[in-house]
Amino acid sequence: MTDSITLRRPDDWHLHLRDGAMLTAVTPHSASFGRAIIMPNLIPPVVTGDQAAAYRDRILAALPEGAALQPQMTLYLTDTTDPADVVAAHRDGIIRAVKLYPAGATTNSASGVTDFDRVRPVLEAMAEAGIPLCVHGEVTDPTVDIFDREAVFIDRVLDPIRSNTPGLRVVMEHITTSDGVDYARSGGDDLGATITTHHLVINRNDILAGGIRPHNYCLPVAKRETHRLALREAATSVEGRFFLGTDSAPHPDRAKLQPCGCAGCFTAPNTMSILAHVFEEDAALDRLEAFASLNGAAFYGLPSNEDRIRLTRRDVPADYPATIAVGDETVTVFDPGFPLYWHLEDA
Ligand SMILES: NC(=O)N[C@@H](CC(=O)O)C(=O)O
Ligand SMILES: [Zn+2]
Ligand SMILES: [Zn+2]
Repeated sequence: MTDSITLRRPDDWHLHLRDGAMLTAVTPHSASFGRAIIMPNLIPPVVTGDQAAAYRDRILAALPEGAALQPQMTLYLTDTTDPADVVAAHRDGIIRAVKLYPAGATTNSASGVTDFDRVRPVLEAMAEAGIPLCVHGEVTDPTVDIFDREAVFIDRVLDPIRSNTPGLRVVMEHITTSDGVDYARSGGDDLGATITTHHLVINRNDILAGGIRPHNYCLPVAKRETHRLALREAATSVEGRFFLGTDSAPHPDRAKLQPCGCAGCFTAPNTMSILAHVFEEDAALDRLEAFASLNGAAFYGLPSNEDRIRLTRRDVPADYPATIAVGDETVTVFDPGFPLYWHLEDA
């Protein structure tokens, strides 16, 4: 049995680091990734190049000495985003991508896009400048069942945007369905898709069967088992269009354990151990590097990281904390439901 693997340093192409005390507490847990696309859904959101530059400085200040992480900033697209500011922030190396949240689709998305026609000039400028659009792909129409919102978004919103904006590079963020996998496969080199760690592990039973488990509640919500298996097949396929975006999304337990709890799984601390377990289970350990370290960089037109990390399979499970402290609050670390024998060596 393989008991040690090395890979090029992985990147996380979808990460929430938050701000303030939460930023200070969670950022070190992502320090051994190479690059990470930083989500802009702060309160208030990161909407201008100046705000993105200031946020990047706060992230860098929260990183431990010697950390590998290089934050890749994004702007939060709103109905009033100025195309010139987006293009200038990209040209000046401040941002790597722009994030589209349909208004009301997920955590802190109230300022998101309400009318896709209004952002057409921004999307056209992005296509022209080669700036990728990262998309939270769920419709917000209350008449659409929450388990169907990704598939309906693809038909009603994503496909029309892509047809109307030739050349726009799009990342389908955190896909959760076989519909997402199929649609990603229908595109060319201009279409990619991130897959989270937790959506490779849980299905909707893990949220709802045998008692409600708020720590497994995220958006898009985990779907039925056939969809999870489609994501596993895609992630382990080596196809360049699929790559890791953990969507590690910490919330204080106080905010998750509520009659109306918020969405997000905090996977930064144990992601690489979980992924090694998942890929080993699918006899695909040799494909973990493509998913976690190569495909995303290639999509973003960046070189893969030169240095490497090592994962070692030991007899004793890795000892991850169940929670981390943020001031006098706690944030629960995602529990995959199985022991993690793959240890990430000091990286
Ligand atoms: N994924 C989540 O469930 N939550 C994310 C937002 C998002 O990525 O949609 C968050 O910011 O908490
Ligand atoms: Zn999202
Ligand atoms: Zn997210």
